[in-house]
Amino acid sequence: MILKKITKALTLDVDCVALDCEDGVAINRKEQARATIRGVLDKGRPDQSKTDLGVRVNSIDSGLCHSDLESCLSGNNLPDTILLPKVESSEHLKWFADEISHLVKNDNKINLIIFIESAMAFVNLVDICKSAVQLSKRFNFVPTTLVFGSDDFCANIGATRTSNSIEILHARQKLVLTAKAFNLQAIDMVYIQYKDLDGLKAQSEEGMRMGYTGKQVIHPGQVPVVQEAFLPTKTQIDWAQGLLRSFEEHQKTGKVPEKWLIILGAFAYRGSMIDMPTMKQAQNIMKLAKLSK
Ligand SMILES: CC(=O)SCCNC(=O)CCNC(=O)[C@H](O)C(C)(C)COP(=O)(O)OP(=O)(O)OC[C@H]1O[C@@H](n2cnc3c(N)ncnc32)[C@H](O)[C@@H]1OP(=O)(O)O
Ligand SMILES: O=CC(=O)O
Ligand SMILES: [Mg+2]
Repeated sequence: MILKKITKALTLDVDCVALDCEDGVAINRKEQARATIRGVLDKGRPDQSKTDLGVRVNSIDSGLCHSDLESCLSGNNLPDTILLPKVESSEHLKWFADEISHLVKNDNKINLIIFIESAMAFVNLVDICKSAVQLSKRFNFVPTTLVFGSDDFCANIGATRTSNSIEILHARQKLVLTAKAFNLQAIDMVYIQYKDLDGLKAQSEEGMRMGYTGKQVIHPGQVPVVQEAFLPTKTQIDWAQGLLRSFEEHQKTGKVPEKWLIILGAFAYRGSMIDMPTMKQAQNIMKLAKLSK
Protein backbone atom coordinates (compact mmCIF):
# COMPACT_ATOMS: atom_id res chain seq x y z
CA MET A 1 0.00 0.00 0.00
CA ILE A 2 1.67 3.20 -1.06
CA LEU A 3 1.97 6.17 1.27
CA LYS A 4 -0.59 8.23 -0.68
CA LYS A 5 -3.25 5.58 -0.14
CA ILE A 6 -2.30 5.15 3.51
CA THR A 7 -2.56 8.89 4.07
CA LYS A 8 -5.99 8.89 2.45
CA ALA A 9 -7.13 5.83 4.40
CA LEU A 10 -6.26 7.56 7.66
CA THR A 11 -8.70 10.36 6.85
CA LEU A 12 -11.64 7.99 6.32
CA ASP A 13 -14.33 7.43 8.93
CA VAL A 14 -13.76 3.68 9.28
CA ASP A 15 -13.44 1.38 12.29
CA CYS A 16 -10.11 -0.10 11.31
CA VAL A 17 -7.43 0.71 8.75
CA ALA A 18 -5.32 -2.30 7.73
CA LEU A 19 -1.83 -1.34 6.59
CA ASP A 20 -0.97 -4.21 4.30
CA CYS A 21 2.29 -6.13 4.09
CA GLU A 22 0.59 -9.16 2.52
CA ASP A 23 -1.25 -9.76 -0.74
CA GLY A 24 -1.73 -6.08 -1.64
CA VAL A 25 2.09 -5.74 -1.80
CA ALA A 26 4.27 -7.14 -4.59
CA ILE A 27 6.89 -9.64 -3.47
CA ASN A 28 9.76 -7.29 -4.36
CA ARG A 29 8.22 -4.44 -2.32
CA LYS A 30 7.91 -6.15 1.05
CA GLU A 31 10.86 -4.36 2.63
CA GLN A 32 9.62 -1.01 1.36
CA ALA A 33 6.10 -1.69 2.72
CA ARG A 34 7.52 -2.49 6.17
CA ALA A 35 9.54 0.72 6.20
CA THR A 36 6.55 2.81 5.08
CA ILE A 37 4.35 1.28 7.76
CA ARG A 38 7.02 1.82 10.42
CA GLY A 39 7.15 5.49 9.37
CA VAL A 40 3.35 5.82 9.61
CA LEU A 41 3.31 4.26 13.08
CA ASP A 42 6.19 6.49 14.24
CA LYS A 43 4.25 9.58 13.17
CA GLY A 44 1.33 8.52 15.37
CA ARG A 45 -2.33 8.52 14.55
CA PRO A 46 -3.95 11.72 13.32
CA ASP A 47 -5.42 13.90 16.11
CA GLN A 48 -8.93 12.92 17.23
CA SER A 49 -8.78 9.73 15.17
CA LYS A 50 -10.56 6.81 16.81
CA THR A 51 -9.75 4.48 13.95
CA ASP A 52 -8.08 1.27 14.99
CA LEU A 53 -4.69 1.13 13.29
CA GLY A 54 -3.81 -2.39 12.18
CA VAL A 55 -1.02 -4.07 10.25
CA ARG A 56 -1.74 -7.09 8.04
CA VAL A 57 1.49 -9.06 8.17
CA ASN A 58 2.43 -11.85 5.78
CA SER A 59 1.32 -15.37 6.64
CA ILE A 60 3.38 -17.43 9.03
CA ASP A 61 4.14 -20.05 6.35
CA SER A 62 5.47 -17.38 3.96
CA GLY A 63 8.62 -16.97 6.03
CA LEU A 64 8.11 -13.18 5.99
CA CYS A 65 5.95 -12.84 9.07
CA HIS A 66 8.73 -12.60 11.63
CA SER A 67 10.35 -9.64 9.85
CA ASP A 68 6.95 -7.92 9.48
CA LEU A 69 6.19 -8.32 13.18
CA GLU A 70 9.70 -7.30 14.20
CA SER A 71 9.36 -4.12 12.19
CA CYS A 72 5.86 -3.08 13.22
CA LEU A 73 6.27 -4.05 16.87
CA SER A 74 9.53 -2.17 17.32
CA GLY A 75 9.54 1.57 18.06
CA ASN A 76 7.40 3.47 20.51
CA ASN A 77 4.08 3.42 18.68
CA LEU A 78 2.66 -0.05 18.26
CA PRO A 79 -0.27 -0.87 15.99
CA ASP A 80 -3.55 -1.46 17.82
CA THR A 81 -4.10 -4.64 15.87
CA ILE A 82 -2.25 -7.34 13.99
CA LEU A 83 -4.18 -8.94 11.13
CA LEU A 84 -2.80 -12.45 10.70
CA PRO A 85 -3.63 -14.03 7.34
CA LYS A 86 -3.86 -17.69 6.34
CA VAL A 87 -4.08 -19.07 9.85
CA GLU A 88 -4.58 -22.81 9.52
CA SER A 89 -3.94 -24.44 12.89
CA SER A 90 -3.47 -23.93 16.61
CA GLU A 91 0.30 -24.28 15.96
CA HIS A 92 0.14 -21.03 14.03
CA LEU A 93 -1.41 -19.34 17.06
CA LYS A 94 1.30 -20.76 19.32
CA TRP A 95 3.98 -19.41 16.98
CA PHE A 96 2.29 -16.01 16.99
CA ALA A 97 1.98 -15.95 20.80
CA ASP A 98 5.67 -16.78 21.14
CA GLU A 99 6.65 -14.00 18.72
CA ILE A 100 4.48 -11.47 20.52
CA SER A 101 5.93 -12.43 23.89
CA HIS A 102 9.45 -11.69 22.59
CA LEU A 103 8.65 -8.58 20.58
CA VAL A 104 6.19 -6.64 22.74
CA LYS A 105 8.23 -5.28 25.62
CA ASN A 106 5.50 -3.53 27.62
CA ASP A 107 2.12 -4.64 28.99
CA ASN A 108 0.27 -3.51 25.89
CA LYS A 109 -2.31 -5.96 24.63
CA ILE A 110 -2.40 -6.14 20.84
CA ASN A 111 -5.71 -7.01 19.17
CA LEU A 112 -5.56 -10.02 16.88
CA ILE A 113 -7.71 -10.40 13.75
CA ILE A 114 -7.50 -13.91 12.32
CA PHE A 115 -8.00 -14.56 8.59
CA ILE A 116 -9.64 -17.87 7.75
CA GLU A 117 -9.08 -18.60 4.08
CA SER A 118 -8.33 -22.24 3.30
CA ALA A 119 -9.90 -25.67 3.53
CA MET A 120 -7.48 -26.64 6.33
CA ALA A 121 -8.38 -23.50 8.29
CA PHE A 122 -12.06 -24.44 8.16
CA VAL A 123 -11.36 -28.03 9.18
CA ASN A 124 -9.42 -26.71 12.21
CA LEU A 125 -11.59 -23.68 12.93
CA VAL A 126 -12.80 -24.64 16.41
CA ASP A 127 -9.24 -25.56 17.51
CA ILE A 128 -7.94 -22.26 16.14
CA CYS A 129 -10.52 -20.27 18.12
CA LYS A 130 -10.01 -22.32 21.31
CA SER A 131 -6.28 -21.91 21.06
CA ALA A 132 -6.52 -18.15 20.43
CA VAL A 133 -8.75 -17.69 23.47
CA GLN A 134 -6.58 -19.89 25.73
CA LEU A 135 -3.26 -18.33 24.66
CA SER A 136 -4.61 -14.81 25.09
CA LYS A 137 -4.88 -15.50 28.84
CA ARG A 138 -1.09 -15.92 29.07
CA PHE A 139 0.22 -13.70 26.27
CA ASN A 140 -0.29 -10.04 25.45
CA PHE A 141 -2.79 -10.27 22.64
CA VAL A 142 -6.59 -10.30 22.46
CA PRO A 143 -8.33 -12.24 19.69
CA THR A 144 -11.19 -10.02 18.58
CA THR A 145 -12.25 -11.14 15.13
CA LEU A 146 -12.41 -13.78 12.42
CA VAL A 147 -12.26 -12.59 8.81
CA PHE A 148 -13.57 -14.67 5.91
CA GLY A 149 -10.87 -14.49 3.21
CA SER A 150 -13.08 -15.66 0.37
CA ASP A 151 -10.65 -14.97 -2.46
CA ASP A 152 -7.86 -17.09 -1.03
CA PHE A 153 -10.45 -19.65 0.03
CA CYS A 154 -11.76 -20.06 -3.54
CA ALA A 155 -8.22 -20.36 -4.85
CA ASN A 156 -7.41 -22.93 -2.19
CA ILE A 157 -10.40 -25.21 -2.80
CA GLY A 158 -10.43 -24.70 -6.57
CA ALA A 159 -13.88 -23.08 -6.60
CA THR A 160 -15.21 -21.00 -9.47
CA ARG A 161 -16.93 -17.76 -8.50
CA THR A 162 -20.63 -17.63 -9.38
CA SER A 163 -23.12 -14.78 -9.27
CA ASN A 164 -25.06 -16.28 -6.36
CA SER A 165 -21.91 -17.23 -4.39
CA ILE A 166 -23.13 -20.78 -3.83
CA GLU A 167 -19.52 -22.03 -3.86
CA ILE A 168 -18.71 -20.19 -0.62
CA LEU A 169 -22.04 -20.50 1.19
CA HIS A 170 -21.06 -23.26 3.61
CA ALA A 171 -17.75 -21.65 4.57
CA ARG A 172 -19.33 -18.20 4.91
CA GLN A 173 -21.95 -19.59 7.28
CA LYS A 174 -19.46 -21.71 9.21
CA LEU A 175 -17.23 -18.73 9.85
CA VAL A 176 -19.98 -16.56 11.31
CA LEU A 177 -21.35 -19.42 13.41
CA THR A 178 -17.96 -20.30 14.90
CA ALA A 179 -16.98 -16.68 15.50
CA LYS A 180 -20.17 -16.10 17.49
CA ALA A 181 -19.60 -19.28 19.51
CA PHE A 182 -16.31 -17.77 20.71
CA ASN A 183 -17.66 -14.24 21.16
CA LEU A 184 -15.56 -12.97 18.25
CA GLN A 185 -16.60 -10.50 15.58
CA ALA A 186 -17.16 -11.92 12.11
CA ILE A 187 -15.97 -9.83 9.15
CA ASP A 188 -17.29 -10.70 5.73
CA MET A 189 -15.54 -11.17 2.38
CA VAL A 190 -14.04 -8.58 0.02
CA TYR A 191 -16.09 -7.40 -2.97
CA ILE A 192 -13.41 -6.98 -5.61
CA GLN A 193 -15.55 -5.30 -8.34
CA TYR A 194 -14.96 -2.04 -6.52
CA LYS A 195 -16.83 0.09 -9.07
CA ASP A 196 -20.03 -1.98 -8.79
CA LEU A 197 -21.70 -0.36 -5.78
CA ASP A 198 -25.10 -2.04 -6.34
CA GLY A 199 -23.48 -5.48 -6.20
CA LEU A 200 -21.53 -4.41 -3.11
CA LYS A 201 -24.73 -3.24 -1.41
CA ALA A 202 -26.50 -6.52 -2.12
CA GLN A 203 -23.56 -8.61 -0.86
CA SER A 204 -23.10 -6.41 2.24
CA GLU A 205 -26.78 -6.69 3.19
CA GLU A 206 -26.61 -10.45 2.69
CA GLY A 207 -23.59 -10.66 5.02
CA MET A 208 -25.32 -8.50 7.62
CA ARG A 209 -28.41 -10.72 7.51
CA MET A 210 -26.17 -13.79 8.00
CA GLY A 211 -24.88 -12.29 11.26
CA TYR A 212 -21.62 -10.73 10.07
CA THR A 213 -20.63 -7.62 12.02
CA GLY A 214 -18.72 -5.88 9.24
CA LYS A 215 -16.98 -6.24 5.91
CA GLN A 216 -13.52 -5.72 4.43
CA VAL A 217 -13.25 -2.84 1.98
CA ILE A 218 -10.52 -2.17 -0.56
CA HIS A 219 -11.49 1.25 -1.91
CA PRO A 220 -12.77 4.48 -0.27
CA GLY A 221 -15.87 4.40 -2.48
CA GLN A 222 -16.97 1.16 -0.77
CA VAL A 223 -16.99 2.63 2.74
CA PRO A 224 -20.40 4.41 2.88
CA VAL A 225 -22.20 1.55 1.13
CA VAL A 226 -20.86 -1.02 3.60
CA GLN A 227 -21.45 1.17 6.65
CA GLU A 228 -25.04 1.78 5.66
CA ALA A 229 -25.67 -1.91 5.09
CA PHE A 230 -24.37 -2.90 8.52
CA LEU A 231 -26.25 -0.24 10.48
CA PRO A 232 -29.90 -0.71 11.42
CA THR A 233 -32.37 1.19 9.24
CA LYS A 234 -34.76 3.81 10.64
CA THR A 235 -37.63 1.33 10.20
CA GLN A 236 -35.74 -1.31 12.20
CA ILE A 237 -34.93 1.20 14.96
CA ASP A 238 -38.55 2.41 15.17
CA TRP A 239 -39.75 -1.19 15.40
CA ALA A 240 -37.21 -2.12 18.08
CA GLN A 241 -37.78 1.06 20.14
CA GLY A 242 -41.56 0.62 20.00
CA LEU A 243 -41.34 -3.01 21.02
CA LEU A 244 -38.93 -2.42 23.90
CA ARG A 245 -40.97 0.55 25.16
CA SER A 246 -44.19 -1.46 25.12
CA PHE A 247 -42.49 -4.36 26.88
CA GLU A 248 -41.03 -2.10 29.61
CA GLU A 249 -44.44 -0.53 30.12
CA HIS A 250 -45.94 -3.95 30.48
CA GLN A 251 -43.26 -5.00 32.98
CA LYS A 252 -43.90 -1.87 35.11
CA THR A 253 -47.66 -1.93 35.18
CA GLY A 254 -48.11 -5.65 34.97
CA LYS A 255 -50.98 -4.81 32.66
CA VAL A 256 -51.30 -6.20 29.23
CA PRO A 257 -51.85 -3.42 26.71
CA GLU A 258 -55.10 -4.01 24.93
CA LYS A 259 -53.39 -4.62 21.65
CA TRP A 260 -51.36 -7.48 23.15
CA LEU A 261 -52.76 -10.91 23.21
CA ILE A 262 -50.85 -12.93 25.77
CA ILE A 263 -50.48 -16.58 24.83
CA LEU A 264 -48.15 -18.69 26.96
CA GLY A 265 -45.79 -15.76 27.66
CA ALA A 266 -45.77 -14.49 24.12
CA PHE A 267 -47.58 -11.45 22.85
CA ALA A 268 -48.58 -9.89 19.56
CA TYR A 269 -46.94 -6.68 18.36
CA ARG A 270 -47.56 -5.08 14.98
CA GLY A 271 -48.96 -8.32 13.66
CA SER A 272 -46.13 -10.63 14.81
CA MET A 273 -45.81 -13.08 17.66
CA ILE A 274 -43.17 -11.72 20.05
CA ASP A 275 -41.35 -13.71 22.70
CA MET A 276 -37.91 -13.54 24.28
CA PRO A 277 -35.82 -14.29 21.13
CA THR A 278 -37.51 -11.42 19.28
CA MET A 279 -36.98 -9.13 22.28
CA LYS A 280 -33.26 -10.02 22.12
CA GLN A 281 -33.20 -9.20 18.39
CA ALA A 282 -34.73 -5.80 19.19
CA GLN A 283 -32.04 -5.28 21.85
CA ASN A 284 -29.34 -6.18 19.28
CA ILE A 285 -30.69 -3.54 16.91
CA MET A 286 -30.64 -0.86 19.61
CA LYS A 287 -27.15 -1.85 20.78
CA LEU A 288 -25.85 -1.47 17.24
CA ALA A 289 -27.70 1.82 16.74
CA LYS A 290 -26.09 3.21 19.93
CA LEU A 291 -22.61 1.98 18.99
CA SER A 292 -22.79 3.77 15.66
CA LYS A 293 -23.51 7.21 17.19
C1 LIG B 1 -8.23 -10.34 -1.27
C2 LIG B 1 -7.40 -9.33 -0.49
O1 LIG B 1 -6.45 -9.67 0.14
S1 LIG B 1 -7.95 -7.71 -0.49
C3 LIG B 1 -6.62 -6.79 0.21
C4 LIG B 1 -5.46 -6.58 -0.72
N1 LIG B 1 -5.77 -5.63 -1.75
C5 LIG B 1 -5.70 -4.31 -1.54
O2 LIG B 1 -5.34 -3.87 -0.45
C6 LIG B 1 -6.12 -3.41 -2.65
C7 LIG B 1 -6.52 -2.05 -2.14
N2 LIG B 1 -7.10 -1.24 -3.15
C8 LIG B 1 -6.34 -0.65 -4.14
O3 LIG B 1 -5.14 -0.82 -4.18
C9 LIG B 1 -7.04 0.26 -5.10
O4 LIG B 1 -8.31 0.61 -4.62
C10 LIG B 1 -7.22 -0.31 -6.56
C11 LIG B 1 -5.88 -0.75 -7.13
C12 LIG B 1 -8.19 -1.49 -6.53
C13 LIG B 1 -7.82 0.82 -7.42
O5 LIG B 1 -6.98 1.94 -7.23
P1 LIG B 1 -7.13 3.27 -8.10
O6 LIG B 1 -7.20 2.90 -9.56
O7 LIG B 1 -6.11 4.23 -7.65
O8 LIG B 1 -8.58 3.76 -7.67
P2 LIG B 1 -9.21 5.17 -7.89
O9 LIG B 1 -8.50 5.94 -8.97
O10 LIG B 1 -10.67 4.98 -8.06
O11 LIG B 1 -8.93 5.88 -6.46
C14 LIG B 1 -9.61 7.05 -6.07
C15 LIG B 1 -8.91 7.63 -4.87
O12 LIG B 1 -8.96 6.71 -3.78
C16 LIG B 1 -7.66 6.37 -3.37
N3 LIG B 1 -7.65 4.93 -3.00
C17 LIG B 1 -7.92 3.88 -3.78
N4 LIG B 1 -7.84 2.74 -3.07
C18 LIG B 1 -7.52 3.09 -1.80
C19 LIG B 1 -7.31 2.34 -0.63
N5 LIG B 1 -7.40 1.00 -0.58
N6 LIG B 1 -7.02 3.02 0.50
C20 LIG B 1 -6.93 4.36 0.49
N7 LIG B 1 -7.10 5.13 -0.60
C21 LIG B 1 -7.40 4.49 -1.75
C22 LIG B 1 -6.76 6.67 -4.56
O13 LIG B 1 -5.43 6.90 -4.12
C23 LIG B 1 -7.42 7.91 -5.11
O14 LIG B 1 -7.06 9.00 -4.28
P3 LIG B 1 -7.07 10.51 -4.84
O15 LIG B 1 -8.46 10.79 -5.33
O16 LIG B 1 -6.68 11.33 -3.66
O17 LIG B 1 -6.06 10.53 -5.97
O1 LIG C 1 -7.61 -11.81 2.24
C1 LIG C 1 -8.70 -11.84 1.77
C2 LIG C 1 -9.11 -12.82 0.80
O2 LIG C 1 -10.27 -12.76 0.36
O3 LIG C 1 -8.28 -13.68 0.45
MG1 LIG D 1 -6.39 -13.48 1.55
